Amino acid sequence: MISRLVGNVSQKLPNLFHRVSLMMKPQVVFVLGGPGAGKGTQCSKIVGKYSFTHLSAGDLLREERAREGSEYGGLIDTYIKEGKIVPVEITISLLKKAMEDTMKKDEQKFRFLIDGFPRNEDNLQGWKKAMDDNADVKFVLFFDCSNEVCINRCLERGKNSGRTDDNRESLTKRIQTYLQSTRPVIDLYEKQGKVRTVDASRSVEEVSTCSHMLSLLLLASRFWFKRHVILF
Ligand SMILES: Nc1ccn([C@@H]2O[C@H](COP(=O)(O)OP(=O)(O)OP(=O)(O)O)[C@@H](O)[C@H]2O)c(=O)n1
Ligand SMILES: Nc1nc2c(ncn2[C@@H]2O[C@H](COP(=O)(O)OP(=O)(O)O)[C@@H](O)[C@H]2O)c(=O)[nH]1
Ligand SMILES: [Mg+2]
Repeated sequence: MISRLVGNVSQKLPNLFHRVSLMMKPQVVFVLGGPGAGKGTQCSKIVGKYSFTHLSAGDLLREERAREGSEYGGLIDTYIKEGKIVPVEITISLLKKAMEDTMKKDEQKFRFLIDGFPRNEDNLQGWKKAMDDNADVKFVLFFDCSNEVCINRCLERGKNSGRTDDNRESLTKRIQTYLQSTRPVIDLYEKQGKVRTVDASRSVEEVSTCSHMLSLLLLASRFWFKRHVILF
């Protein structure tokens, strides 16, 4: 009787193991701040030091706009020029795909800096719906500086960036969008105790060596991990 039972279980075990898979759960830092606050610049520096993958929502949208045959290219172009926030269904599908592609290539790349997201309530709700169960948001890295500094940096960047929105007209709208739509998202995370603020008005070097920021990221890159159990 017992040997029959053991026989049955052992026959089923390989099948069971075949159907259970362990996967690292994506660990996310959202990077927010005004246009030109230095999100992209500082993320590139962080990636060089710690084990994070940098995903910029704006870059992903610009790539999608440029992709031949994209059904959303025209819509994205209009939103970017107007400094408005693209509907989240588009942005989240690009982010999700980029995260999945990264982790498929290398399972150890499960720590992400997501720059320029969530930018408004729609972004936030879209993330909750699609990603809340699939990823952990550890904290929000907030690059804080005045609107005047932001505008001047973007105008300076606009001399070489070739970006369609680094001009005074688009910038006025982007600052407005930032104040009206993004600040409330940051305030919401602040209430949850999840915002880590960095003074972004200093030089690139000073910001990138800010010990407060570096210790947060060092901790994050060494100690965060969690495994998902996936049943097929
Ligand atoms: N979640 C996001 C992020 C970006 N964008 C669009 O992409 C533009 C550029 O975003 P980004 O590359 O993040 O610009 P930055 O100069 O880095 O910063 P910002 O507004 O903060 O412009 C935004 O104005 C917006 O039109 C969007 O719709 N939704
Ligand atoms: N003084 C200073 N300038 C910065 C800093 N980070 C970026 N910049 C400059 O500001 C411009 C905008 O930076 P970017 O990283 O594109 O900002 P983002 O719009 O927040 O992604 C760039 O031209 C940078 O040279 C910083 O920490 N200090
Ligand atoms: Mg940027």
